[in-house]
Amino acid sequence: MPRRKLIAGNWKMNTTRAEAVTLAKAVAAGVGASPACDVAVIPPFPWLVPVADALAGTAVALGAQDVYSETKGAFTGEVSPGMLLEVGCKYTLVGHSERRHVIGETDAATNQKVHAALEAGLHVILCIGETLAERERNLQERVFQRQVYAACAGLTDEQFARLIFAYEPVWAIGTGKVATPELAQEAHKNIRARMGMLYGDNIAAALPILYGGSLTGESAPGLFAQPDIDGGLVGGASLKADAFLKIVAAAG
Ligand SMILES: O=C[C@H](O)COP(=O)(O)O
Repeated sequence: MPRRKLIAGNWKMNTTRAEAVTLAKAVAAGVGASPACDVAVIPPFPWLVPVADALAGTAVALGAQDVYSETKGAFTGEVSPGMLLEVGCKYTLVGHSERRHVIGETDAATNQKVHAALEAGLHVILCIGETLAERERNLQERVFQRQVYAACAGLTDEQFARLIFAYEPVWAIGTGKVATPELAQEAHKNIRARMGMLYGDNIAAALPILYGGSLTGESAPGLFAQPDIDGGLVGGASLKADAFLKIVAAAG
């Protein structure tokens, strides 16, 4: 069965409440009732509820930028998977490079979050990708292996089937240096092959792998034409409805 593309807009720590609601409404209006791909927006935590209200009855899903690995308790500042579900999230990001490289999140913490989120019923967008220094030393394949093996450790086949991967080369995030379609395709193919070794070819063939890193309406068509690229995780270009909708159109 062909994989359905997903375009997810990660707003990161941007927008006021009013801007978030306006942006969500504009995306939903542009996407229409039955888009040719899945579409999600991922606002900052405080805007999840107003954005959920703005998206009610539309084809655009809601996601969270992070999640904690416990269900409740004395974890000041954290948000549980159940809380995200209760406010209407379908997706959560886990292991975004800014969590790994700015906040210092470990592979082990990523694995615990993946387990907790999947167990609660969320769809997890697991982010992986190499830094510029790792790419320059040709270490990207080792990095993919370390990140995906660690993040997926202990998952059942059924849990793995609810995962989405996002390949985001760190050197391409927010830099304007988008990966070429050929480079991204090679990385996605490699990641899918590794997953085939772990979970079997059928499960690996069904795994959606998004590309992220300076994606725009101009670069999206070439990237989305690649056989192993199943959509995009969009940062900067998701903050303007027109720019984001161009990327959505390229996935149709
Ligand atoms: O989550 C999104 C990615 O980090 C990509 O961000 P960007 O499109 O601003 O490069």
